Amino acid sequence: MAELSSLEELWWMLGALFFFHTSEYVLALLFHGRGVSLGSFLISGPYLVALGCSFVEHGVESRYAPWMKTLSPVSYMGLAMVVVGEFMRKCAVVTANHSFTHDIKTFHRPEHRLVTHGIYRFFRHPGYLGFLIWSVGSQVLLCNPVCTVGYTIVMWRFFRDRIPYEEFFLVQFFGEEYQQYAERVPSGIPFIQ
Ligand SMILES: C[S@@+](CC[C@H](N)C(=O)[O-])C[C@H]1O[C@@H](n2cnc3c(N)ncnc32)[C@H](O)[C@@H]1O
Repeated sequence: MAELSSLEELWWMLGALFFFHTSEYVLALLFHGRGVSLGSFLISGPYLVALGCSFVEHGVESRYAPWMKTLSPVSYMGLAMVVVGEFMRKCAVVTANHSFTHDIKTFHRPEHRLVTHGIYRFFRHPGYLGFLIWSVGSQVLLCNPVCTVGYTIVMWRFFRDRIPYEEFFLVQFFGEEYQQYAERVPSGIPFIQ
């Protein structure tokens, strides 16, 4: 297997970022039409800060500890995580179709149906699980130990707070049917019921 240089890791990262954000927006346009906002690129202030940290870490370590950036098996593992996470995320978006919105809906729209088939048979939050694997994988790809740990903690805490909020409304919309679904299918995010 060819060795990945620190520059090649960066190029892979930029490619992964471009594909992820563009495809999120394009799929939102496809399923929800022209009313979709630029927010569907999923680029926020805190996200840019996190991204900045990862590039700073990569730059500093490339400069002062270049050996850390030539761990090709680690980079390839990160790349595999990025591909798996992306695939899982897009499976969720396509399966949930009109029911998948980037914001959490607090009112029941007529086209919003409960989705329990496809990848939702295995996880209640496959889109979040895919995003978690993708984002942590991006840091493994860059061989960034600090950001790998940081991203894992920040993302996990984000989903720990977001999932109960989202599910509160899903129970309002779908009642008993959602409760039974939640009892038999795990969230998908480790240590979150
Ligand atoms: C960003 S999407 C995330 C969906 C899901 N949490 C996931 O990780 O795949 C958020 C929207 O999906 C809706 N949603 C989440 N799970 C759903 C399900 N099983 N069926 C229908 N809609 C769902 C929520 O009501 C919310 O408006």
